[in-house]
Amino acid sequence: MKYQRSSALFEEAYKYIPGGVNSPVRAFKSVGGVPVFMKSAKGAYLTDADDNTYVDYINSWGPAILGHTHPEVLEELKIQAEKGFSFGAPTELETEIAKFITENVPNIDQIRMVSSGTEACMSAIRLARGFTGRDKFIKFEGCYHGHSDSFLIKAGSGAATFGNPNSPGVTPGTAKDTLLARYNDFEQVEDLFRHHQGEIAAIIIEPVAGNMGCVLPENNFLQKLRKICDENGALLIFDEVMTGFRLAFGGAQELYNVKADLVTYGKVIGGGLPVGAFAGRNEIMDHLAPKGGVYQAGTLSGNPLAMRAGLKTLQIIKNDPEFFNRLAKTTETLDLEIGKILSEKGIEHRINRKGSMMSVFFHINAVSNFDEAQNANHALFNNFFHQMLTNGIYLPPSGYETYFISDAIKDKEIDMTLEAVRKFQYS
Ligand SMILES: Cc1ncc(COP(=O)(O)O)c(CN[C@@H](CN)CCC(=O)O)c1O
Repeated sequence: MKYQRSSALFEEAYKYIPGGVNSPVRAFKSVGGVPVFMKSAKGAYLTDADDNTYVDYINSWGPAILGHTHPEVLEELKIQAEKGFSFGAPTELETEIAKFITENVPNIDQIRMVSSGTEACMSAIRLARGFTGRDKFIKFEGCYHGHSDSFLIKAGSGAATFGNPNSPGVTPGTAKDTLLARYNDFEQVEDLFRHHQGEIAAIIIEPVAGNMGCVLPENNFLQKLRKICDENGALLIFDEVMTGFRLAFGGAQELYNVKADLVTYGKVIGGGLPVGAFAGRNEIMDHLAPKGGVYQAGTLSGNPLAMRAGLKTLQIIKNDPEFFNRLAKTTETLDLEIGKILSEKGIEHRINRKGSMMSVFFHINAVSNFDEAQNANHALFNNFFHQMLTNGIYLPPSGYETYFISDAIKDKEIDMTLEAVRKFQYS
């Protein structure tokens, strides 16, 4: 692989864009080296500025679940664009996608569209606070809900104390209302409710975590969170920005048969265009402006191009009864075959997988929370990442990310991926 053009583009970008990128993870800081600049994508493949091609396991961090530039989505997007890009007024199309989602996902009556997952999650927290009249909420270490101040918090000193800012610019005043617990540690959640009785508006969780690598809920963790929220009058918020319409059509709510009070979405529901959403039952959503007092707004919320791309993507998925089984089977094959090769090489590893989400941890122990994810061998992952890249396989450039399998990954791409793993040499 040659990267001259990407290197030159990165140098130029660095002059005008902070760190040369519009989102930090793209800069390859975690894995080192120069980020690859992409210029086109089709199906399972990306093409970079030097005309190298890659099998893509990021898929725009989830949206391209059908594969890139799906012809039917592209066709409908062209037709929609001819009608106008954005009106700043209600459109029938917004009702059509809202109806489609609320009729096909359990336990949600209304949905509000926004333009990013961050907006969706920050709005869901505000709505939960407005609905309950309480200030605090619980999040889990290693879960990412976007870059709103309340989420950029790291664990405080004691298990039951509030968090500390995890970024300059986040104030202690904000941090004090965010409580932290370890993923899969129900005792810590019980402690927090005991220490902060009557103060906790909500728990927000990635029902299958993807932002510390793929980490799954264990020992009925989600069911226990549902119960403790009911016992304490707090709302359970599932952040399904990643898992929504990826794990099942009804997302993690369907897969784990756990009803959340609010659910956030993003990524897949925009088909690759900017989108986010939050949804819930009427009793809660009716508190949202302009019907209720909880304010939330957005110039491009419900943008017709994003709605058209998202609705067509969801319709294609819905009309294919084998879609999720096929994705899960592809992911299972990758898991088992990659695992076999790494074992033959004598490389300690753990592969966590759920549906079409998976990640490889170079770790001898199971990875059930962020501490254990941090203890994995990230230097070895970085080496693995670059060798896979050189061999035409584009993995997420961090050991703290899940892979996003698309329906465009077929036997040929699996074989290419396994061939690259076989070539992996480590010292
Ligand atoms: C579960 C979950 N909730 C919320 C968000 C934030 O969504 P955005 O604001 O980036 O659209 C995300 C964003 N995911 C990252 C990938 N780890 C986006 C990639 C990036 O930050 O560039 C998410 O995974």
